[in-house]
Amino acid sequence: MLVIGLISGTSVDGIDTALVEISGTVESPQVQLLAGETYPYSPRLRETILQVCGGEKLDLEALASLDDNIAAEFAQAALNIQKEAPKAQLIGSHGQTVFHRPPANDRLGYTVQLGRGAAIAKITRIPTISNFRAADIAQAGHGAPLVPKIDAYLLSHPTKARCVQNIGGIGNLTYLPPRQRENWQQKIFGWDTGPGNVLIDLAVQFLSQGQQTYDHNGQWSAQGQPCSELVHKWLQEPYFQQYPPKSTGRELFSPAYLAQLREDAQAYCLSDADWLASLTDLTAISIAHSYQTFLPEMPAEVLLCGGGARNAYLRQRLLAHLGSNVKLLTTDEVGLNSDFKEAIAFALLAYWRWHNFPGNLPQVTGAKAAVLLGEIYL
Ligand SMILES: Nc1ncnc2c1ncn2[C@@H]1O[C@H](COP(=O)(O)OP(=O)(O)OP(=O)(O)O)[C@@H](O)[C@H]1O
Ligand SMILES: CC(=O)N[C@H]1[C@@H]2OC[C@@H](O2)[C@@H](O)[C@@H]1O[C@H](C)C(=O)O
Repeated sequence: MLVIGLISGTSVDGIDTALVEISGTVESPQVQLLAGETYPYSPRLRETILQVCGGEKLDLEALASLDDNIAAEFAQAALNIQKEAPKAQLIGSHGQTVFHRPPANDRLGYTVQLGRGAAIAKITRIPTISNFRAADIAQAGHGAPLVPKIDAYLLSHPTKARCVQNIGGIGNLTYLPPRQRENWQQKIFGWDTGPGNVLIDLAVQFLSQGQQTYDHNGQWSAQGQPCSELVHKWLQEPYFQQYPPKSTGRELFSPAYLAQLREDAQAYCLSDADWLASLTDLTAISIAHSYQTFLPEMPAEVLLCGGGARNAYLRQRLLAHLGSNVKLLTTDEVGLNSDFKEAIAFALLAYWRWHNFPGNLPQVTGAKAAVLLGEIYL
């Protein structure tokens, strides 16, 4: 089956689009990436989305327009990716997260992904599945991360324990025990580790007065020295200490949060590069701390994906904190494209929904049951 996966993540940089061929069976799928493209948002649309993510008030008329502008761009991405290729039979569209509230003791979570599937189906004339997180949230789950079940099917190893670490805007991990271990599927874990690139990106934009949006290959931060005292103070953030299941977003790791980290640094007389190195080190140590605190064992291999895998300084700090017993690779090195992994995941989640196969892992999201994910628009 030819399926298109679409997602714009928490970096809000554009629409990751994957055209994949899914063969095999529902419980043993084989996935081949035929084409992958990122279609950047226009600067104006990106700015509006970031303002909404930042809590800016929007009346319902403006919300409706934004929802349909995003849907139109997602539909166009789906049309573009198959210009040279045969027509896809199904689209799985994650949409654009603009709000995410994890569940609390006495209330369900709430999450909003814009770019309504009905409009994408109408424009493309291809059945579209969207709103993947809602059913898990209705089961008292976080609705995130959803990728761990995909990782289990595509990236688990017969004899080695692996972690898959996405470093997007937000970071998330999947822990995969060796497949030969008894009941290995029940021992899979996953959660959001905290900031991926979000704090680094916000800091680079602040320091460059909007001229740069990210620290290319980590070159700027590599010129500085992390301030260990500050990084350890920042690591006391309650989210890093919170026991999984857990999920987070730009609501917590926001421009206001970064402003506080800027203020904290004033007492240490750091250069811009030192502050950036400290934020990069915080990102790395928060990931490693998460492993060391919450996993049953350290993995033999960590497979990186997402744009942060290209940040050489971040990788170096991550390796330093994980320890030399852990081998750091990218998912590309084991055969899965690291830039389009999330888009591929939503193609496969759509395929599973189409075949009535549950997509969530309750032990990861905290949901009361495994459920079918996504709403189908024919
Ligand atoms: N060459 C590079 N050097 C350093 N950082 C990079 C590089 N390329 C991409 N990035 C970082 O990766 C980010 C984009 O990553 P990605 O597309 O994986 O995020 P996302 O999918 O939007 O987020 P999420 O996974 O949280 O939904 C950019 O904002 C930038 O910070
Ligand atoms: C609410 C939301 O959009 N969460 C994203 C975000 O980006 C990374 C991390 O936080 C992850 O939990 C999730 O996305 C991936 C695709 C997931 O659900 O697995």
